[in-house]
Amino acid sequence: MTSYIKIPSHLTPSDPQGSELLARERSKATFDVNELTLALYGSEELSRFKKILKILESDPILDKSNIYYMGRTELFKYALRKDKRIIQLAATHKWNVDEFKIASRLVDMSGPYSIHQSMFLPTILGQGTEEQKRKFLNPAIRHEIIGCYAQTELGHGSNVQGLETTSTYIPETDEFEIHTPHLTAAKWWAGGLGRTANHSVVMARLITNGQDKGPHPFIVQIRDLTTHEPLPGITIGDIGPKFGFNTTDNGFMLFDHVRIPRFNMLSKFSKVTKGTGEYKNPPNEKLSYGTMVFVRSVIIFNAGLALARAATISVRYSAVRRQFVDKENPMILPNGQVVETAVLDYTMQQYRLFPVIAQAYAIYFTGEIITNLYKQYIDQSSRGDFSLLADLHASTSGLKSLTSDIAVDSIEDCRRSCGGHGYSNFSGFTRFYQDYLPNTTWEGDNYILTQQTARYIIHSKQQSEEFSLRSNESPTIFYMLRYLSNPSQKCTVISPSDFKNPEVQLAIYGYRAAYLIARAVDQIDNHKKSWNSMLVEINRISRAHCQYILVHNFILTLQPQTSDSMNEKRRILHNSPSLKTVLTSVCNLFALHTMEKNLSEFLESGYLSPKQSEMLRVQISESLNEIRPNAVALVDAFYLPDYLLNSALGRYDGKVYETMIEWASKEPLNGITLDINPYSEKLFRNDVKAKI
Ligand SMILES: CCCCCCCC/C=C\CCCCCCCCCCCCCC(=O)SCCNC(=O)CCNC(=O)[C@H](O)C(C)(C)COP(=O)(O)OP(=O)(O)OC[C@H]1O[C@@H](n2cnc3c(N)ncnc32)[C@H](O)[C@@H]1OP(=O)(O)O
Ligand SMILES: Cc1cc2nc3c(=O)[nH]c(=O)nc-3n(C[C@H](O)[C@H](O)[C@H](O)COP(=O)(O)OP(=O)(O)OC[C@H]3O[C@@H](n4cnc5c(N)ncnc54)[C@H](O)[C@@H]3O)c2cc1C
Repeated sequence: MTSYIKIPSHLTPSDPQGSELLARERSKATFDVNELTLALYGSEELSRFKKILKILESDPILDKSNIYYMGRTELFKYALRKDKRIIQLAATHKWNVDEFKIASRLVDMSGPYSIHQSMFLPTILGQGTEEQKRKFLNPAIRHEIIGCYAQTELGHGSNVQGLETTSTYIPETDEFEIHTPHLTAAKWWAGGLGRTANHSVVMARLITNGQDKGPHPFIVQIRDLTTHEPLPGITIGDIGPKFGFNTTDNGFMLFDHVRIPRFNMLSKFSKVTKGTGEYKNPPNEKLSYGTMVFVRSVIIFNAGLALARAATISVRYSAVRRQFVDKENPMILPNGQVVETAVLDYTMQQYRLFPVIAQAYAIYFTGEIITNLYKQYIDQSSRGDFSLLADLHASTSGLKSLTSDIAVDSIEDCRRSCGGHGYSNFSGFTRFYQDYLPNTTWEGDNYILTQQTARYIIHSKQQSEEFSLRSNESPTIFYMLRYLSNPSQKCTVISPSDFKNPEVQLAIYGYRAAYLIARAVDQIDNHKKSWNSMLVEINRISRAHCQYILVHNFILTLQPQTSDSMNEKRRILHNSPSLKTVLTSVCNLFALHTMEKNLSEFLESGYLSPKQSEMLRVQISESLNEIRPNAVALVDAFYLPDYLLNSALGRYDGKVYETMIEWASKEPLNGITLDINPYSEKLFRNDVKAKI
């Protein structure tokens, strides 16, 4: 890349150098970073990760050095090139799906093919018959056809039952006719639709024999495979500039009585019979919503990675950035020189950043558990057993909502913790934050999804017989019986360190969730409160329940397990006392900081007293002290390479200032000739001049 300004090469940052500061931090760690990285990823995934990183870093098409200076059209073209390149590399190196996912994660840019991979393929895989998979899935895996997922409409997104696009069965020709009856039925937002896709999953109301069977998925070819023009009867366009996600062409689409073969209705679960139009019900009505459950589970896992990334940038930068001299405890170099204090040493900065490290670990572990639960569901459902679905839907909905909310808030907190440089694109936060933001909206708006979780729990509580039955089976609501059976219990904490006891933490979280649930049920059942009037409480229930799950899963991960049930990752963790010690501090911080942020609910239930809440704060401060020497090592353990971070502030080597000035010198604005004379007319075109 061209440098437009020559920077005098003899200048270096004042001592101590960033690399020296980070090296000092790393030397303070009480555990082996490589060991923790292995415990997070496992040796197989880590070696794949390293192998793929090497390939991507050295590929000129996947070079990221230019992207901070690009406008939308240029960025979109770059994203298309990089999407194509990953597919070519996947073919050359024979990557499997997991390796493909690692590459996409490292290249880190949504693109025109992203929804093809994240929604189009999984929908056919999850909802298509074997014959349909042969016809659509195989060419789609080879990227011979490119698809998108068109569910949301201009007038409806959250309310899937309210979708207006129709798909009417025509027995005479054995076809469906897809139609957009109103402007509000225009498909809107589908990623990849605007300029790229030639096929789409279209969610449309199935009408057969005059009966409306509600939304179902159909495969529709939307563009000509040779000319790439929209097919007759179909109008398509890009929806225009967005808050972020501008590397993807989100599109709109209108249908004017477009015919598709009956074969194109994805029919693994429900079918329409040839000629008679008879409708065969699915074994569970909501199976056509299956892709959403899958993507929500991925969003939970991704929230952990997003937090790890934000924490890595801000913690490393805070170790390098120095402001003021802390007179009571000055930073002294080995040569005796007193220098400004690293901002990471200010307790306020620690209080802002260390909980983000803790959130990243907590959500990472729950993400793994949910991914496994999803796999278990897929396994069982392939044998016709859908019993896990209701619980999986409830927990993925609430956790998707909670974890993406946490991530969005914390990414912004981390950005702000980097001061002015956090506002520069070179921080690595700008596009990262903008592109992360829609996770709170897509795949179900976060407020709407909490209603799904709370309703499942409230129903369970209302049908108490079924509740006790379900609570034995359900991995997510078993705690409630224990606390509901004895509502006058009190928290046993008598000194701050008692808060470190996992049993105490679980009891506090469990009691608060159970209390909120019981109160809401009382309002609904005995005071006849409407659902709408209870929405704020309902949101609280889902959050309380999901916070319980996060704390519970973190504690579970750290508890000794029988060696049989342990995989390689857990074995590494459990065989290393130093890892367990540091992660226990992280787990405590997560549990206690989250408690403090929601303190009013814990106090209100009467379980925790104001005196205990004072002790809670003392213990949080103690946990921050425990984490301080390990802060940089804890983020290093996430193993997020510079190639992914693309951040001047979060570089592994700490060369923050050298990179800032080098990247600034490449700003193209520095290279253009400008006429700054306010009276010059050169700026105006002749046609404009004629009008003034
Ligand atoms: C080698 C190379 C090959 C390449 C291979 C590449 C591989 C890469 C593979 C994977 C990569 C994955 C990467 C993923 C990345 C993630 C990025 C994501 C990008 C996402 C982009 C965005 C896309 C979208 O946004 S699509 C649109 C999403 N829209 C929504 O989410 C709408 C939200 N609304 C709803 O879901 C529903 O309307 C509702 C749930 C709010 C309400 O539904 P409803 O009205 O129909 O129902 P009720 O509330 O009345 O409930 C009735 C009953 O049903 C239960 N229910 C509801 N939903 C579900 C469900 N989904 N599952 C199960 N059960 C459900 C509900 O609980 C009720 O139950 P009762 O018992 O109470 O009756
Ligand atoms: C970047 C991006 C990419 C997307 N990609 C795709 C895609 O590929 N395919 C696709 O089909 N869709 C896609 N979407 C659409 C997305 O799934 C929807 O925007 C999302 O589901 C929210 O629906 P909505 O826009 O209708 O919001 P609305 O439901 O209109 O929400 C507006 C507000 O009303 C509130 N609200 C609505 N109903 C209730 C209620 N019952 N109770 C309480 N509050 C309520 C919500 O909380 C929200 O605050 C994408 C969206 C974005 C932003």
